[in-house]
Amino acid sequence: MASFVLLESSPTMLAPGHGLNTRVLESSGISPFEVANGDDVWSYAEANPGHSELINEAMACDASVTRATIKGCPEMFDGVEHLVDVGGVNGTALSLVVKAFPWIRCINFDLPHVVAAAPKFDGVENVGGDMFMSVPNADAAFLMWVLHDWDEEECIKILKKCREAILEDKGKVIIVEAVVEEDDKHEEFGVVRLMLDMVMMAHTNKGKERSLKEWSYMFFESPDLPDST
Ligand SMILES: C[S@@+](CC[C@H](N)C(=O)[O-])C[C@H]1O[C@@H](n2cnc3c(N)ncnc32)[C@H](O)[C@@H]1O
Repeated sequence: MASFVLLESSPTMLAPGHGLNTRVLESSGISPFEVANGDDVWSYAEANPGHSELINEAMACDASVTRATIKGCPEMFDGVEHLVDVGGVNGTALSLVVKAFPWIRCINFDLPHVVAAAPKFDGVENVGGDMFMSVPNADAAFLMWVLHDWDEEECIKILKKCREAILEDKGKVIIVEAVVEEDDKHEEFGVVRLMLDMVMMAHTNKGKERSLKEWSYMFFESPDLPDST
């Protein structure tokens, strides 16, 4: 958790909070992060290795979510022998998957500057690239806390690339994300989900946390989806 606190309390990440009002009032499409720091969050990280390291360490420290996913939904990995983690940062999540399911061969896929700084975990191959261009082939693609950084059109582009990458007959795309609801403030973790939504508002161009209705629309009804999705 310390890495997460260090990231979120850094001047780079705190400054966009002061621009939240313009994002809400104007809906300009440019993130408060870009207004405050002159570039979008991922390009800024590429140009500032110290900040990139802070992000990578903060992301790695949410390993408890990966552990909970493995423990709570082990059946998700049934039949999977080759898995690609899209936006997998430094491979920490996959190192836990390999520990739980040692027969799965894993690819940690992220931007080139991110995987260049990734450690080597047994059973995990690091591959750099752009998920909007292509995703390495595997039986299944894993996306955790990635789609919430993007708007619906961008999410669908990423999902189409995942679909192209996985096995035609038994491939799957495993998505781990928060699901917000309108009355979330009354639920135990509701406030946390709403807070995450504000973080997305401050740090990404059009990213957001989504309700079940919004996720369902994206997966099953959006006109941008290919017929077979
Ligand atoms: C919010 S982090 C998700 C981290 C990780 N999946 C987790 O749950 O801890 C999003 C990741 O997406 C990566 N990313 C952003 N744009 C990308 C792109 N075009 N292609 C591949 N990865 C990208 C970032 O570098 C970052 O590591």
